[in-house]
Amino acid sequence: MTGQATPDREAPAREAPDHQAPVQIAHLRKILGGRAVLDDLSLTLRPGEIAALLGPNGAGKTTLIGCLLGLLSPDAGTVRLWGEDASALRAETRARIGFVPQTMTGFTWFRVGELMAYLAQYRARPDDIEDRTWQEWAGLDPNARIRTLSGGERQRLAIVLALRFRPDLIVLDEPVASLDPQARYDFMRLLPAYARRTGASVLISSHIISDLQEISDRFVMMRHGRIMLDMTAPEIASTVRRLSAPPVAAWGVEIIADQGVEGVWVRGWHPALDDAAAGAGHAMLPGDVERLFLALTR
Ligand SMILES: Nc1ncnc2c1ncn2[C@@H]1O[C@H](COP(=O)(O)OP(=O)(O)OP(=O)(O)O)[C@@H](O)[C@H]1O
Repeated sequence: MTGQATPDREAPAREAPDHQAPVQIAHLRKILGGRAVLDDLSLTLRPGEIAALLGPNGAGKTTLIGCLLGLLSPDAGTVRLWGEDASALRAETRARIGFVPQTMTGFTWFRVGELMAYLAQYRARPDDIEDRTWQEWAGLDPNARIRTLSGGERQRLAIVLALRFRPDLIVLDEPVASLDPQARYDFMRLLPAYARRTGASVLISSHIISDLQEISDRFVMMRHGRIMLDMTAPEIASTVRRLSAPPVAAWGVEIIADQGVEGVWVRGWHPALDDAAAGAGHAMLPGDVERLFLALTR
């Protein structure tokens, strides 16, 4: 025996850095204005995964994204990108991230083409295919002054600026709210195609759940700074049910939202329970992302 103290037995376990995971957040806490805006939040994103970040206004989505990008420092917990601390990323790692903010401010005196050239000085060369694809989609006049662009046109520009460098991780904070229906429709097809083509991971927050339903592998639902639910689309479809009455204890399912007369949401469902539920006179509806979100965040 060396007589050395046992290292930190009482301290909460620190997750080992995962160098394959584009995002690895563990027990994140962020205090703003004297209250915990994010609380004990853990989330890991795998390569190639498209994760939808859902939450009502004020849930903490933008704050989470701020911590992810190293713009806000955690009050507790860790935020890592490919195993590196988000607040101290190497320049090469930072260059692997594309960020589309909720609103694009600044750079208003530039022309579109000038801003693209200016920002390209600080990054590797834009990827030819991505540059062409996204510029075609955006359809912006390179000579237009940014201050003269409409809100939707600025949003298109923000998307081009993030994606033309072929990032391995794309973080989008409510990117489509100001896009017209055609641009939004096309974007929602181009984005998953991009992820498939490049193997990039995507974290996208939006209030338009129907859009996200079509493209997302995973749904992360937040409320009051916490993650209420983090499941894949097939998991929701197969293991979440809305029952017309509370479940029988012996079924071993977990109640995740009780909407009274509108029903009780449970998870942990499996096909063997179908007969039992029918026998007990329970009407059952399969899990649906939008209704589940509404039930969890009411
Ligand atoms: N600098 C700040 N000081 C105090 N409170 C803040 C600050 N920034 C954000 N908050 C609060 O933190 C909470 C989460 O804000 P956040 O912008 O992360 O929410 P959100 O989920 O992105 O909302 P939305 O859908 O409306 O964009 C809100 O209640 C907000 O008022």
